[in-house]
Amino acid sequence: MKLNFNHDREFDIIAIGRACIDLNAVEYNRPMEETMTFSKYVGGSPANIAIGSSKLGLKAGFIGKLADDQHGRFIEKYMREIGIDTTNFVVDNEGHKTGLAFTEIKSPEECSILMYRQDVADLYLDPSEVNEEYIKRSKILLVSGTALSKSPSREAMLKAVSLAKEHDVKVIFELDYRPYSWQNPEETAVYYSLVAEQSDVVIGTRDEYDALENRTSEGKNEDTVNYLFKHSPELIVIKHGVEGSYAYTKSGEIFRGKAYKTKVLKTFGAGDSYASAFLYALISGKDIETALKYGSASASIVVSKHSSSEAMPTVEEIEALIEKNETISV
Ligand SMILES: Nc1ncnc2c1ncn2[C@@H]1O[C@H](COP(=O)(O)OP(=O)(O)O)[C@@H](O)[C@H]1O
Ligand SMILES: O=C(O)C[C@@H](O)[C@H](O)C(=O)COP(=O)(O)O
Repeated sequence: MKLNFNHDREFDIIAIGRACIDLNAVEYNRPMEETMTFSKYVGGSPANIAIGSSKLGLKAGFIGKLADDQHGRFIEKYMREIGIDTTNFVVDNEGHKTGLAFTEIKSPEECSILMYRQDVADLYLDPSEVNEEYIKRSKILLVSGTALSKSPSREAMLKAVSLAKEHDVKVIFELDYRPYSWQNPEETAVYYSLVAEQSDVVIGTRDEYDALENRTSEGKNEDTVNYLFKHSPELIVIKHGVEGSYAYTKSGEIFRGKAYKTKVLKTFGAGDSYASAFLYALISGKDIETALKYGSASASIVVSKHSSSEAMPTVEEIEALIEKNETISV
């Protein structure tokens, strides 16, 4: 099965949600308490996905709210210079700050993120700042789950989803679940299921689908797809870390993508690089099995590097890794 996009659209992908700062530990293999220096990168899951898409040659745009400060200006400039259309960034004029993510790399298996996200500008995106004319110029609207965690950003997302549906723009929902952004699991499940049920494609880890279904123990992929296929989704991707990922189609096909062997430096960034290359492949007309390979190869490259955004690979790097065919059998 292949996904059909509106090929007359100027943008391949418009992402909506947060564009923030990652501060990644320079001295790794040690706890944060002992880390003295950090490198600055653009971060935030949807921004990373837009950057990854742009590096792969897609025409990407972004809708979001930036702080009126040095970090906000750094983010806008970085994204613009990488080729992303930044005209639909709104600058906050109420003193809200840029979200920061400090990353700790204790070992390749033990990484964590310390987020500073109190009163961050991105969650103040207002529905009135979501432009219908802009959304209808794209093949895809990429919605990040964290942007649903608070109003007014939550309503801005719901408006964007409804405009996308009205104008035949495919809605891709990246669950991007960050527990600390939410009041409680019931709230998450309400908004996650609301948007997932309206999306064309849903991408997330098994844990994230458990949050969507408000489960306390691990659910079964079969139950998840049976539920979501009663609604709009035509393609559901469920990721299982190093064990790889599965894609399910509404017509009943199941595909497995295996992870590629690599020298892992840190595990974060995998999901965003996976999403950008998976979507690149689908937009380029490749079949789902091939798209899983692109996503997995891209993730494998990014986990071997220091950042999530700057490290996003080129098509050539991804294809070279797929060609080597050194997958992980778990
Ligand atoms: N240690 C690893 N080595 C190689 N590839 C990996 C590794 N961990 C994850 N990946 C790849 O990244 C994809 C996404 O990772 P996962 O951890 O499931 O998502 P997320 O980063 O969103 O939590 C996986 O499906 C796999 O292809
Ligand atoms: O999404 C964020 O706000 C932080 C990211 O920029 C960070 O690089 C990260 O956590 C990415 O992880 P992923 O979700 O595993 O791709």
